[in-house]
Order: sequence, then C-alpha cells, then structure tokens
Amino acid sequence: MGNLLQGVNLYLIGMMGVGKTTVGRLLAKQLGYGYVDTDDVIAQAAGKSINQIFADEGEAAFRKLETDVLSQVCAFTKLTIATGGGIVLQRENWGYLHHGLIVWLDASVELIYRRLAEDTTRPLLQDVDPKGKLRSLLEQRQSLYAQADIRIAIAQEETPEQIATRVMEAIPSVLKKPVSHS
Ligand SMILES: Nc1ncnc2c1ncn2[C@@H]1O[C@H](COP(=O)(O)OP(=O)(O)OP(=O)(O)O)[C@@H](O)[C@H]1O
Ligand SMILES: O=C(O)C1=C[C@@H](O)[C@@H](O)[C@H](O)C1
Ligand SMILES: [Mg+2]
Repeated sequence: MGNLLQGVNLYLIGMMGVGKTTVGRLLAKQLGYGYVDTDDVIAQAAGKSINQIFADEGEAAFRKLETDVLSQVCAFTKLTIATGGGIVLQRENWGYLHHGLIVWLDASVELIYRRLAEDTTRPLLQDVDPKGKLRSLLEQRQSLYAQADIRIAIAQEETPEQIATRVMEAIPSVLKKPVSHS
C-alpha cells in the first residue's frame, strides 16, 4: 500500500475525540508513512501539556503554534498527520492542508461525549456543560470539516482498524485520474 498516495500527505481532521490520533497511527503503518500528531508536536515544543498552554497563554496563542507546526509539517512528504480538532478554524491552515489529501472523521456528539466523558486533557471540554459545548463546537465547525476530500461517517461500534480500512478503501476514489489524450 506504500505507493497508494505516491507520497502525498494524509491529513485527518474532525472533532476532538473522534479518533484522529488513534486511526492516524494505524493509517501511517498501512501506508508505510511517517506519523505526526500536531497536538503532540506543539506540546513537545512548548514543554507543557495542551491544557497548560491554554491556561498560560490562551487559545489564540495555541492556534498560532498550531499554524506554525502545520506550515512546517506540510513541507515533508509521506506523512499521516493527525491534526487538532480546531485546525479548520484558521483560514490560512487550509492552504497547508490542501497540499495533501484531507479526511474528515465524522461522529455524533453522543459518541464523542461517551468517549471523552472522563477525559480531562481537552481544555475546551472543561465546561459545566461539556455535551452542550461539543454540540456548539460541532455546529460552528461542521461546514469547515465538510471541505475535506473524504468524509468517513463513524457508526457506534466501529473499531479503529475498521475505520482505517474504510479510509484506505475511500482513497482511490478521490485521487486525480491521469488525463487521457487519445
Ligand atoms: N474507534 C474507536 N472505538 C473506541 N474508542 C476509540 C476509537 N477511536 C478512538 N477511541 C478512543 O477515544 C479517545 C479519543 O481518541 P483520539 O485521541 O484518537 O481522538 P482525537 O480525534 O485525536 O482527539 P483530539 O482532537 O482531542 O486530539 C481515546 O481514548 C481513544 O482510545
Ligand atoms: O477541538 C479543539 O479545538 C481541540 C482539539 C484537540 O485536538 C486540541 O488541539 C485542543 O484540545 C483543541
Ligand atoms: Mg488527537
């Protein structure tokens, strides 16, 4: 499968908790690609957790770091990149994302909420009404996520492996076909 994308990067976008990190690792293996998680790169570079960056410097500063990381990552090839859930918010990020193939992992608020109910590592969910927060974030972002090249709608009981398989199966349908001159 190494040459399926011919070196073109694969970007995973979607709401927090939808599985970009989990599925991204599997896809990198299957494609014979390197793996990058923009949240991890930001946390490593800053020397602190995403929660701490939000607390110390605020969301706007985090978004600048996110754009910096994305702009550097997109200079490389043969990468599967799990992005942060809010990467779609900055218009300039789309210029970088469109260097590669963009896959939207789309799941319901109910599914995401169940997964993240006990999670304390997503600063935007540290809210009195985390489910309502997820709903409003999805409403605000849905039309942005929809700009992806591929949408994978995730049902309740799918394993990360099944989702990765569906992404692999969807890729050929969006690759540009060579122009025929006959
Ligand atoms: N298909 C799946 N089935 C069950 N649990 C899953 C699945 N995919 C991911 N998870 C679990 O859901 C949680 C969130 O997954 P993950 O960290 O991959 O999401 P993410 O999209 O990268 O979120 P973020 O945008 O916050 O980085 C993790 O605990 C992960 O183990
Ligand atoms: O959806 C979001 O805005 C976020 C998702 C995470 O991946 C992190 O990038 C951070 O928690 C913000
Ligand atoms: Mg992640």
